[in-house]
Amino acid sequence: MWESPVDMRKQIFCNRSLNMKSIVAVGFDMDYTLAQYKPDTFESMAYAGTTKKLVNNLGYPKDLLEWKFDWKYMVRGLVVDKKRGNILKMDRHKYVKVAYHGFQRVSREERQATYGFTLSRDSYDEPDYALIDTLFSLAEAYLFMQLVDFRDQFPEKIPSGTDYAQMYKDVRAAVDLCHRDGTLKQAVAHEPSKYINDDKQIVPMLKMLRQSGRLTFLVTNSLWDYTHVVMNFLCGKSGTDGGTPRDDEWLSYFDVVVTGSAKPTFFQDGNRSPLFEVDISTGMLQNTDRGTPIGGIGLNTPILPQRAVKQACRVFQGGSVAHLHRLLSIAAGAQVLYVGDHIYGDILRSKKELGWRTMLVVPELEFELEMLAQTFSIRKEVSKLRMLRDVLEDKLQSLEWALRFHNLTVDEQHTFQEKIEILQSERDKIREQHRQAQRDCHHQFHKTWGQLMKTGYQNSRFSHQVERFACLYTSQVTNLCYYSPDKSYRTTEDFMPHELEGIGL
Ligand SMILES: Nc1nc2c(ncn2[C@@H]2O[C@H](COP(=O)(O)O)[C@@H](O)[C@H]2O)c(=O)[nH]1
Ligand SMILES: [Mg+2]
Repeated sequence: MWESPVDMRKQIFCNRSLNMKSIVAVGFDMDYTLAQYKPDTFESMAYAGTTKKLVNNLGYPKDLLEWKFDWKYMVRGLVVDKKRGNILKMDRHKYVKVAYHGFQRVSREERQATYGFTLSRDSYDEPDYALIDTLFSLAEAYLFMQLVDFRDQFPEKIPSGTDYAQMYKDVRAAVDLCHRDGTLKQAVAHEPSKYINDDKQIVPMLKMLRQSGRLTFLVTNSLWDYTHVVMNFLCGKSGTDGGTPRDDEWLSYFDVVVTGSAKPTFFQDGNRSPLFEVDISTGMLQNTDRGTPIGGIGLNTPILPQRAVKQACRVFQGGSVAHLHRLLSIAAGAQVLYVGDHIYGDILRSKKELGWRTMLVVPELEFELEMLAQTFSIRKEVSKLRMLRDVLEDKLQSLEWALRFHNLTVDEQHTFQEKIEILQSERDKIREQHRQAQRDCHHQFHKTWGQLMKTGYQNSRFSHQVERFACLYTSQVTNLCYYSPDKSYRTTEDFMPHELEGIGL
């Protein structure tokens, strides 16, 4: 039975109410959703593969091969300023609150001059900026910042004519190649347990959803051969490494599997990508017409839809969401819940364009929740200091106004001036205490970037996106096991600032 209350770190949080009873099909992304990669091994391997390609293929010096990767340094939600070689953390209004050039902190004055006091507001999007919005991007952001520092120190060692933006392009191209040429996937296939967390609850979770009558599907950008490796590791009998033969048992937990889906284009209206059926015994692709197999020339290929015959999971490559809806007989987008890790690739388009309900997996949330509990008193203190600072500022401004515009006697002017000076020094003291306490608090979450979901005391750009696009969010996909598959998830009450007055929040 399901425990209540659920351990805080395993809870599913709700931005938009969702009654699971109206969900007909539950879909999953694979990489970083069902398969949680171990950043210390997987991202380190991506980092090493990328540096090798920069040296061997793109003319960067051998020094790079000596560099080390700190996999804890970068966090999701940061934005790379490709032209300036900076990395930024911003709040939900897109105000840049923390900036680093390489690994050097940019001073407040410089940050405001560059990003604050400009005539037009920047959107901080591609092509000049890159969002670090998946855990796959942490290594490339780190390497880019190392290159920025290196170029500043030894410009002669960088291939001539390479500015920061070109360096970013080179890093991106090298990372991309690592994902495509087998650098990463062959190593994972050889020893999945070294790179992927073994989550024993995935199978029970899928079984529970299917028992509840839900259809289940997988839509991943990974191709069939790799998907088969990873899913075998996560759901197979063996659950082990390389040498163990793979079997098809994991497919029995899904109705449809779409590999090589090319999300987010997969979700786009009018996407005409052809759908191929994967012959799982050979990995060969077979043409289909909206999921119905098409007979090859001169071959005796069955042309009846396989679903007409009692058929277990079918595996496809490519296609579009229209194909998926047809295969699952989905009548309305709101009948689908899709669980993914990538705000842009998995969540934003599927929700905006199709009305799918969404759940975002945020593994960082577990630590964030632990820290929220640990920093409870310091956060209360920060909030008290902020209120006190605001009260002092109001008093001060009122006295300053009076001194300038009221007809005061000379004695009164003296008294007001004295009061102002006392208040000013008190306000400065409190302001500094507030800044320091806030800094200390953030520092406990992450020594460079602070709390993932906050920038200063405002929601960070990342948490703002989570709030806007994910109906539900949670630390691990298998947290679904802790709730009934018929649960009605409800949001907490909304509060406008005026409603918070007087209730001590
Ligand atoms: N060619 C590239 N592939 C990439 C890159 N970053 C990640 N990936 C691959 O995408 C899929 C993600 O699958 P999903 O299950 O989350 O949809 C996986 O195969 C990654 O290796 C990249 O920069 N270039
Ligand atoms: Mg993913």
